[in-house]
Amino acid sequence: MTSVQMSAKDEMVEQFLDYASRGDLAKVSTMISHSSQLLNESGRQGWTALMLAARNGHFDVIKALLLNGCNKYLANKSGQTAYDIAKFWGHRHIARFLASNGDVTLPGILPSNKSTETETYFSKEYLNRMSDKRTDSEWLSAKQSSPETVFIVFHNLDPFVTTEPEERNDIQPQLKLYRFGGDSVKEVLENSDTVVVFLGVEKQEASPSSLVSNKDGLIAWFALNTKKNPTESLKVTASNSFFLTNPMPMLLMLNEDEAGIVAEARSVLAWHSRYSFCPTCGGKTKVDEGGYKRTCLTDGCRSLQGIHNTCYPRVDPVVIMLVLHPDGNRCLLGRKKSFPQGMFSCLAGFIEPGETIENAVRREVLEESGVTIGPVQYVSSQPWPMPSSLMIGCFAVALSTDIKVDKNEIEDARWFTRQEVIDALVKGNQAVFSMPPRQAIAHYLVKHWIEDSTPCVYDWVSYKRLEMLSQMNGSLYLCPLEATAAFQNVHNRSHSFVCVHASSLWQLCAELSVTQKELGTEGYDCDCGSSAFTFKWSTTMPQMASG
Ligand SMILES: NC(=O)c1ccc[n+]([C@@H]2O[C@H](COP(=O)([O-])OP(=O)(O)OC[C@H]3O[C@@H](n4cnc5c(N)ncnc54)[C@H](O)[C@@H]3O)[C@@H](O)[C@H]2O)c1
Ligand SMILES: [Mg+2]
Ligand SMILES: [Mg+2]
Ligand SMILES: [Mg+2]
Ligand SMILES: [Zn+2]
Repeated sequence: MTSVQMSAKDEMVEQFLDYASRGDLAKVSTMISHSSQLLNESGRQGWTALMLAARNGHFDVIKALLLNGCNKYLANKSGQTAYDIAKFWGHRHIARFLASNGDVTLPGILPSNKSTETETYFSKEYLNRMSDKRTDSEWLSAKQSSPETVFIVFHNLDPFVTTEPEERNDIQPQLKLYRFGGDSVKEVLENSDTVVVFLGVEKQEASPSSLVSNKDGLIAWFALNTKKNPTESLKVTASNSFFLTNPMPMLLMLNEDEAGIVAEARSVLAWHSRYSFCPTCGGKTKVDEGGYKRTCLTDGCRSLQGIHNTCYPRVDPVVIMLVLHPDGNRCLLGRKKSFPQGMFSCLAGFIEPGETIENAVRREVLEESGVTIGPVQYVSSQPWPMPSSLMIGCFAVALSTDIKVDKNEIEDARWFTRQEVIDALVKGNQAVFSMPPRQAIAHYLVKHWIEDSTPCVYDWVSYKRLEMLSQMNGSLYLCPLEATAAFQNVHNRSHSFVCVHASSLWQLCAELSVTQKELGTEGYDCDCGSSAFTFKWSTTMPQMASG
């Protein structure tokens, strides 16, 4: 090929990219019809026509390019695909289109590489509920007298806990459920006022030896609740142990595994304490099925014919939503009078009978803030055992932006910018408002939204490389919240920090062939609750720079 031919082709590519970038659908279509090879050509920094159209929000050009067979998986020199670019620049409808059209399994407004499984506080399943055993009274009573069985005790729904300082002295002492053996709760079990609930068995692989023996090797857990304070009849050996009054916020101090156990136990026990009489006839009831049923004792009661939901524990579904501004860069948060000063949270409300999750989101947002909602996307859920809610966390995209607050329900609602939200998550009381604690799903939703979007192009490359590195290593964990904040600082040229959790620091050092000292790390309490290290980011770091 001569240099004249080269430049003629280059010129044509340049022209094509320019039309795509400016959104000139007619010119783009004409050029494709003459030379379909243009579709995947790239110019400076590896940008294709699709990427440029995605950058500038030209939906019709994108549709035409894809219809003609353009490859949407190509990445530019920064590793961004057209999807990444559309999302980054806030063209969510285009990102959604690029994600949904074809075989990419990206849900509309969810992050591309994250699983949608719940990771919220109170949601961890430490026990296998083994609901089939609830009707096996022989098995249940054998488990109740087995020496391995664990009992946790509540008094008026407050769990009995103990404080145990962690071995690592950089972490605050945590509250732990006090695990009683059968002998220590004998008297409490004999008390007729005590409600007993079978929670499940510890999750484990059944070992061959336990299968051979008569015993199944399963460690069962039961929860007890009493109205009268049972402290005197309990055998307690630990010195610092007590009933944990004031569930909010004290229950948020348990470790994640135990929070999940308390979510189950407290909800079922709260149901027993509220539904001691038959809701159908007002008669007396008895506890059945390992504490998962109350059966009416009145002959002929309608609740005894067929299956009635009045006999089983109740759950109240609540929608809680992060409302996103149509520009993609702000979110709507509100505050109730009862909130601590300066705190704003996601809007929330009970689902009403005969309502879908999506319609409840639209109705509650409209009622409380006057904002109309278009697409709704489920993100994650959280059991909230005060007493028995199921928080259903969603993203909701606003169609209107004027706010009209319903003063009966909330005190204030405002649009907050991405930067204000990052400040609230990272800087605490130096920010313009404060967030609910990390254990609340409102916090999780907001963090999820922030993590999903890196704030500036300058940092994109570094972030992508670190992300790639963390994916290559599987368990290497770079906290995205910290990374987001750190890259803001890079952008502001103040300093450049990268944060890794303590548990994965050694892996990072191995990857870079440096010692921790050479990295110059500093200990840090990450906002996500982990202890972490920061170090100065340097583009000369060998393996990262080669990405
Ligand atoms: N609003 C928030 O910012 C927020 C944030 C996090 C968690 N939550 C929790 O979400 C739940 C629901 O939020 P909300 O209070 O804003 O709901 P909401 O907006 O539906 O308003 C609450 C009112 O709904 C009525 N209601 C209807 N069904 C109810 C039921 N099953 N139980 C109790 N009241 C019922 C009551 O009159 C109550 O005062 C609450 O438990 C709250 O603690 C709220
Ligand atoms: Mg409401
Ligand atoms: Mg509400
Ligand atoms: Mg409501
Ligand atoms: Zn009845």
